[in-house]
Amino acid sequence: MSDWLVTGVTHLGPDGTERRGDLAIREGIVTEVGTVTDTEGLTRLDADGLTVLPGFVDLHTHLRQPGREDAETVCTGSRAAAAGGYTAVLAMANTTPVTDTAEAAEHVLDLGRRCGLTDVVPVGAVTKGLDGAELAELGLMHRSRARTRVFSDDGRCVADARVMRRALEYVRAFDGVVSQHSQDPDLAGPSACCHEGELSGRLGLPGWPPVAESSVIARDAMLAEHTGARVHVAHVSTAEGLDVVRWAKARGIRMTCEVTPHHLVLGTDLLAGYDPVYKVNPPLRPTEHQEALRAGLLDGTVDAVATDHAPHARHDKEHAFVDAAFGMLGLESAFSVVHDLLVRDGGMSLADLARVMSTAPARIAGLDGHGRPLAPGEPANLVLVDPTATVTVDRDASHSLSRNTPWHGRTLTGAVHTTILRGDVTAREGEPVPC
Ligand SMILES: NC(=O)N[C@@H](CC(=O)O)C(=O)O
Ligand SMILES: [Zn+2]
Ligand SMILES: [Zn+2]
Repeated sequence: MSDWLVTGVTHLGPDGTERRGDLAIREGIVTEVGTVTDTEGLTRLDADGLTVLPGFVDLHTHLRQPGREDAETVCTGSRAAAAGGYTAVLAMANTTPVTDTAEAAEHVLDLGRRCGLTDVVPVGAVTKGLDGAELAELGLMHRSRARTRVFSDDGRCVADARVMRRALEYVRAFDGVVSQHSQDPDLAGPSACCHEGELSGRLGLPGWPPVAESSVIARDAMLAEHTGARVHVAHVSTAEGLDVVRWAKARGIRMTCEVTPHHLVLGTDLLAGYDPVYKVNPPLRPTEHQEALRAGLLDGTVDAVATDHAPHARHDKEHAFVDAAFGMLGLESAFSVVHDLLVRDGGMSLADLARVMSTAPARIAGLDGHGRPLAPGEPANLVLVDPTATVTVDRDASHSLSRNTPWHGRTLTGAVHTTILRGDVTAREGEPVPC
């Protein structure tokens, strides 16, 4: 562990205003902010032109280990996370085997600790084997070393209302949360891969109607009200779905939601060339939905930006559109996309970005030590970003094992420079350190 004197760094005051000063970090803890009086033993880290934010927290990452180590491992995904400014990622349970036992959750936790580049927080499955029928070992996972608090069958919807009700009753006891993949399987079947509308008809792709999302969100809102438990809506993609969340929040229901960078920015028009890199679940939506999601981000209806980083091996992705796997990479590009398209161009501030990429996701996941204000005594889980640097996304330079980024070739303004996890530098100039 190193002790750091971070000099000339821009930081955000409690009111969001930018200030410039120095920062001292000792034994993984921020000890001084603004003016540093005790510099003895500190290694200088020149941060002129950089802004410090709380390290990002991703509520929705697929790391593929165990089972699909050809697409990603906990280690390669952690490297991508560190390069993207993340100090914690929640690793989804749809691995092989599924993370549905205490042992499975501890295994993922230990793989993450062994790598050490980001805090890997296992998400527990809601149901055994993601089969939607029988509850997984929710209590045992929570009482394990993994301290699991976020549960999800992501990739599949917990469609059975009785199962969802019981899961919510269970997690309420320890203030856990169920993150729901809101997709009514009867309204949007497993092969639905295109927003249902004129385009799906023209392209001949199976359609996925917005009501398949909004109707599940509405049902879950009422179950959350009934049980008093917390529900989190994963990857909201529709204006209707977001309207239900807004209504639920106004009613005092404990519902939160996340949106992905790709649903904020990429539209259905990209599907015209049948390039499977744009195949994702839920599907890309028309412009009016992106506009609604962006408005929701600004008015606070959307709590968090989450990547839904979904690596896939070439042999699963490079197929005819209907046969290709669903999913896109996201960890390395999220900050630059959100910064370029929403902070530089869209009326969001860096303080808003810190809220949706760090503070709120850390709170939703119940993570101590992440998403904290920059203050003496707080753990040094930080990211230094360069708001003026430009990056051109190159899929072949990715630290992920997979190459399925929809941002390849785009030049974006705003880059992650240095990531710091409990005082250790985990990425420098955008490159992860060896683990
Ligand atoms: N988002 C995706 O398109 N795919 C995810 C599953 C999911 O998030 O639903 C995956 O695991 O590949
Ligand atoms: Zn999902
Ligand atoms: Zn997912």
